[in-house]
Amino acid sequence: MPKPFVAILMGSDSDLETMQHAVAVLDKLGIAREVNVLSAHRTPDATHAYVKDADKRGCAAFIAAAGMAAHLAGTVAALTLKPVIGVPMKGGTLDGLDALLSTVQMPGGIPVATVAIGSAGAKNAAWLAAQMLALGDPDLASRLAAERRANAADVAAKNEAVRKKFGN
Ligand SMILES: Nc1c(C(=O)O)ncn1[C@@H]1O[C@H](COP(=O)(O)O)[C@@H](O)[C@H]1O
Repeated sequence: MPKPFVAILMGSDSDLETMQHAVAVLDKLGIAREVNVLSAHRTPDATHAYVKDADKRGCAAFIAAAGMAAHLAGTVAALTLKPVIGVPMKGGTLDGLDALLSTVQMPGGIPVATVAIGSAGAKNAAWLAAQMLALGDPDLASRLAAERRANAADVAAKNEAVRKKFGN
């Protein structure tokens, strides 16, 4: 069995700064990943070849990021039965709203799990991919549970500080 990994694709290297946030989350969790610049519009044959090959090599989930006329995630979803998470990139005249709608409005039967625009979405795409992998990986599930506990402790500490400040 090949080791499962997450494939991160982005339509342009101009998306890389934002998508580094997804890479950072996967790395923190010790999840194997590949990162590629591939465009449904500019490099359609290479996109097709990569998705088919990654699928065979044990890719467990794809994260596809694109801005403006964002067709990359939908194209990837058309080529695989693995889950595809779409990340709309900020930018262009409409600042990401165009990418959000292009990514989320998929025809029935070819879903793209679409997250928020920009770096918040990039991070959540990685967390969501991690949760998908955790379905078959109890160790990873424990690491995710520990992250949730750490988040809760962090918020509780902040709440304590706010309560102190307002004397309640
Ligand atoms: N939407 C797509 C696709 C695609 O959907 O295949 N390929 C590139 N792009 C997007 O075009 C924007 C501008 O790209 P450039 O910065 O290279 O001009 C990027 O956000 C990219 O994701």
